[in-house]
Amino acid sequence: MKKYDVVVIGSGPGGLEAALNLKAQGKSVCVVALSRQHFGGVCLNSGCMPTKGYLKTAAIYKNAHIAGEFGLDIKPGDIDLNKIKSSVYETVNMLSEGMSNMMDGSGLDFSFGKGSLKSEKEVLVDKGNGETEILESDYIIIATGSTSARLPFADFDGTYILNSDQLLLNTDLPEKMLIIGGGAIGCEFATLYNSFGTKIKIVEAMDSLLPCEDKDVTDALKENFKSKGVSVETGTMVESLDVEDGIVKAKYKNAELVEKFDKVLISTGRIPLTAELNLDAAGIQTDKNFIVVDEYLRTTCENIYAVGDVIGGNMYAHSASYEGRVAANNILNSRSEKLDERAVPRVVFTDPEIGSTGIVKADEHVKELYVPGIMKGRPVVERADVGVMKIFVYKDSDTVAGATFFGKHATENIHQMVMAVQNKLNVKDIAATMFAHPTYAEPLADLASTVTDT
Ligand SMILES: Cc1cc2nc3c(=O)[nH]c(=O)nc-3n(C[C@H](O)[C@H](O)[C@H](O)COP(=O)(O)OP(=O)(O)OC[C@H]3O[C@@H](n4cnc5c(N)ncnc54)[C@H](O)[C@@H]3O)c2cc1C
Ligand SMILES: NC(=O)c1ccc[n+]([C@@H]2O[C@H](COP(=O)([O-])OP(=O)(O)OC[C@H]3O[C@@H](n4cnc5c(N)ncnc54)[C@H](O)[C@@H]3O)[C@@H](O)[C@H]2O)c1
Repeated sequence: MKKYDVVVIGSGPGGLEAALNLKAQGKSVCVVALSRQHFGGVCLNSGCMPTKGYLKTAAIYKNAHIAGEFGLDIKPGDIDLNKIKSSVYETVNMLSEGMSNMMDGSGLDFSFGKGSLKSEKEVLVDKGNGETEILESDYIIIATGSTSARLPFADFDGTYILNSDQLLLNTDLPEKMLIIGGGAIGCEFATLYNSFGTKIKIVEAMDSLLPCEDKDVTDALKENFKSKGVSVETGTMVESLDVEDGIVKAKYKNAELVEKFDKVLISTGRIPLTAELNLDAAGIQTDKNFIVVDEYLRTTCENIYAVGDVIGGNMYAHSASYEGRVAANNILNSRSEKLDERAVPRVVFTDPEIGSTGIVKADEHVKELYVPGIMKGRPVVERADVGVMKIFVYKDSDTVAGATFFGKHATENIHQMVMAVQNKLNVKDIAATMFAHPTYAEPLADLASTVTDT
């Protein structure tokens, strides 16, 4: 039986970051990965990277359509999803190869197969060919990530009713598509397929798209979608989906209406991959299947930590990596680092984009700085959509509590506010900062200067 200081189950951003940090500090580490193709996890293979590749294609196609507004005569051709998919996966495969090479040179050990707990200090790896391996370890980190949630009345068939993994591989451009769930995945795929000419309807159960974000931002997103022909129904649920003769019939809850679509994307959230981990072998508790951890990311078993999507909360690649670093530090320095999530960047790659961080709700402690329509020269000459820019400030100290942007480059510009929240910057320091002209960030100083002593 091989013995390690740490065994990590899962090879996504959370698991790999933890493993690399521990290895750099001299620990012997083995990562259990399903295969080399799973290095980088969902983010690299079926999440962040391919979606952003597709969205870039969509932006180029959209720009070709509006070229006339800029005095250019560019004629966009038809969409060939086969060609686009090849182009997207050419770059994803490059990243995947780079990741594989990096792992070869990392000094980490790998055990390929499905990992589960055999005891508090043993991981069983099922190699899938009847063989198993047992790894003994002082510490274990669980970083097995998540997969698409399904609706109780509709199984994924990969052709008509799809999850995001399946839609990324689709090469058949639908005329009409229903998207159930208006979170980050639903809104990004709506942006993508709308740009390609598909008629989109988004159905969201809560009373706004991206329900955790600021209402002015999500209302602006809804209006922007509508202006592009995307229909958005909030506070609505689908009751049944029936596939008949290559068409999906959707029936809405509390309504007689039955609508027909070529495809349906189900993007109603993610479920953690915990079912096959045999967590009982180490007495690890879960809550709605997510692994319960303390502020040091330790599970209910003393020597086992968990990071990334499998613990829920902020389900982002950068959160998973950060949590991987925190867990590694707590193994190295006997629980010395608490999770600090005050300034997690939350980004959605719609067109225009959304970027938020920290607190985005005014209350008795927090006030909101907002000047509707605030913009300067650059968005005007670039014919960009009018966005939303808000800063949230603690009333007692004028330190920045959070911010939210809806507009071009919002996913980049939000980092200025991430730094402000993380480092407890006073909003008056932002007002006194020189911003370059002409940029999308420059109205920030004007907005910051609207702060009053209340
Ligand atoms: C369509 C889509 C778009 C996204 N876009 C973004 C984005 O733009 N920005 C962003 O920050 N986040 C994005 N995300 C979220 C991001 O991908 C996840 O938050 C991130 O990948 C989570 O990292 P993780 O390490 O926790 O898990 P994962 O990335 O899920 O990695 C876990 C790995 O462990 C493997 N595994 C599972 N069980 C076992 C087992 N028993 N044994 C061995 N291996 C196992 C899995 O196969 C997987 O390879 C997106 C997600 C999706 C689905
Ligand atoms: N740009 C990014 O960083 C990015 C992009 C994509 C995904 N992600 C991450 O992936 C995770 C999963 O994304 P997601 O969009 O699937 O989940 P989500 O939890 O963000 O959104 C799911 C949405 O579906 C709605 N919903 C749930 N059940 C429903 C039903 N029966 N009918 C109608 N609506 C219903 C919810 O109210 C919610 O708004 C998120 O946590 C997100 O952070 C991030």
